[in-house]
Amino acid sequence: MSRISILGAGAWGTALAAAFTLQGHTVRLWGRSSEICDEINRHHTNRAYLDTASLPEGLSASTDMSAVLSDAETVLFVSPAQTTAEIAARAVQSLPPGATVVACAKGIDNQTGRMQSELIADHLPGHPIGVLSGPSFAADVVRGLPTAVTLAMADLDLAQALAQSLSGGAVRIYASDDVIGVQIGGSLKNVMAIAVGICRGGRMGASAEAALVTRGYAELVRLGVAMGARPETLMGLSGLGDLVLTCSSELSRNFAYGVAVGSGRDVTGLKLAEGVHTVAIANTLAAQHQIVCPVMQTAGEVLAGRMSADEARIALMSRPLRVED
Ligand SMILES: NC(=O)C1=CN([C@@H]2O[C@H](COP(=O)(O)OP(=O)(O)OC[C@H]3O[C@@H](n4cnc5c(N)ncnc54)[C@H](O)[C@@H]3O)[C@@H](O)[C@H]2O)C=CC1
Ligand SMILES: O=C(CO)COP(=O)(O)O
Repeated sequence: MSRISILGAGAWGTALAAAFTLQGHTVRLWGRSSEICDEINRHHTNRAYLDTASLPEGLSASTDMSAVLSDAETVLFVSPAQTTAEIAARAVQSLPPGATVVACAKGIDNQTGRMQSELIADHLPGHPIGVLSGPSFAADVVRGLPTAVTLAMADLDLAQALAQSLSGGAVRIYASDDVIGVQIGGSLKNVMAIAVGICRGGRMGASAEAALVTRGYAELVRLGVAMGARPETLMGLSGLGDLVLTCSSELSRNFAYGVAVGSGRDVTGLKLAEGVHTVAIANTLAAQHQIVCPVMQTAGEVLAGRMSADEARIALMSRPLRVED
């Protein structure tokens, strides 16, 4: 059993902390809000993010990052993707030498185009770095429902050892050494889920949703491979697996965001939808790699307010006919 520190006391950080505590690890959770940390410590709930789900009593939370990190063997970064660089810069003072760092956010830095593992490596050189991704709703994990995800590290032996150590209870972790591939799937599926949500919100029909998932997946694979992912990784849990989950359930915040946009509802105050923050940089990267991504491109236009859902439907349906690939 190991000492695990988790940075980010939102839905996913808290759910992972609960699962690992129940497995017998010593888990410390860092959050910005003293109210939420108090609630976790005293009432064993985190109602703002996880409704009434009960958390194990052994889980402790604190706003003191250096105390949380002091003797950590494994540190999970679980704040929104656009805040990872800022949190890594803060963690540098307190991270114990040799601690393994695992990026759990799903998104591409929209200023630099860097992946989560690259942002962490920039700030915390010399630490072994992993990425954890795959189909996994926090609401499922915190309730102990079966979940399978992928942990990638450049060194497959290290990935296998960590996956073995963190698996247990209802969480099953597969190992991989495709660090880029595992992150591309998690980042781009959020954009596709928004696109499919827009389609649902615009009542365009189940056939259109299936077409968008499939053509969106083709884009995810083309761009992923151009950026260094292995195709088989994109067919796995962190690619196709997460795309299927996120594009088919209104429990997904990205999908729900798309539904709101497609049905003309106000999106103010909706929960975190990482695809909103990744879509523009993903389209920039696609252009740099000369990869044609009409679904992502059109989703970007709708989210930027330059196109309505109906105009997006017409634009996609009137593209020149071509061979399917
Ligand atoms: N919720 C889920 O089911 C899953 C989420 N993820 C990923 O995990 C990442 C985090 O997502 P959630 O925990 O669900 O989000 P959330 O919105 O539930 O929680 C985000 C947490 O980060 C904190 N935060 C926001 N800005 C911050 C900043 N500048 N500095 C420090 N903390 C900050 C918030 O206070 C909150 O505690 C996302 O990239 C998401 O895609 C991955 C798998 C499952
Ligand atoms: O990444 C997730 C499931 O694997 C969570 O999806 P949402 O962020 O869309 O809720």
